[in-house]
Amino acid sequence: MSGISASLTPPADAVAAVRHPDAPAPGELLGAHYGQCFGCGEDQPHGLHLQARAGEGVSLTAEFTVQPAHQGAPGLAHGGVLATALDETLGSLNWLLRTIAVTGRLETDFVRPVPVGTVLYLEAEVTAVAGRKIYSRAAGRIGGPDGPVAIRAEALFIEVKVDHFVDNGRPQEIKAAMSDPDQLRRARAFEVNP
Ligand SMILES: CCCCCCCCCCCC(=O)SCCNC(=O)CCNC(=O)[C@H](O)C(C)(C)COP(=O)(O)OP(=O)(O)OC[C@H]1O[C@@H](n2cnc3c(N)ncnc32)[C@H](O)[C@@H]1OP(=O)(O)O
Repeated sequence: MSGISASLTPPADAVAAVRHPDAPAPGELLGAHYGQCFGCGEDQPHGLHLQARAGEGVSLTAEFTVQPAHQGAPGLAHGGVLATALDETLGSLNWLLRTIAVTGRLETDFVRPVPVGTVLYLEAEVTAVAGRKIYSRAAGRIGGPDGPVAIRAEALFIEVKVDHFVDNGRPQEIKAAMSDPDQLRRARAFEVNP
């Protein structure tokens, strides 16, 4: 049985999420939001290299292949790695809203074990928005869109300003990111009403 906590239930005044007019078209790859990101970064050798693709409305799909470095038990994916895949997938939804947001709460159900070598196919959608709070859910299936569900999550993301990262990140990485034209381009893609 899945018991979702009260803070993941949208309040009565929550509204439907609105896809940003400049969001990538359905089917388009979103690309990494930061090259060194453990979830999606193409320059992060230890990461998941998860790739997300825009869906209809405020939804998306994503894939990642479980590598030997992602093991917990022999031959099986570590639960924390699977939670990371859900977190990254859910976080990517904010790209479609053009909103910068961080995970406040993430509740995960682990439904079946995920062997190394599995292509995990994830689907996610924003279910509601209330002020700075973005409610979303995701599921991960083994092998493809028709595979059995292995993991599920519900989450609450909180909108933040870009200063959240500048003020809290280690200075050397912030400095490097701010002097990288590719990173600035990615950050600008998130900016709404700058
Ligand atoms: C450049 C592009 C890069 C883009 C980069 C994108 C990176 C994505 C990476 C993947 C996603 C991640 O892993 S992000 C990394 C993991 N997450 C984090 O590090 C976040 C750490 N936490 C924080 O910094 C903070 O707690 C915040 C920002 C989440 C919230 O602090 P705050 O801004 O002061 O907000 P606060 O007033 O407390 O709360 C606002 C509302 O949200 C609710 N709320 C806040 N936290 C929670 C919570 N944990 N559970 C339930 N509800 C919560 C409050 O009750 C309140 O509701 P009400 O009173 O209004 O009703």
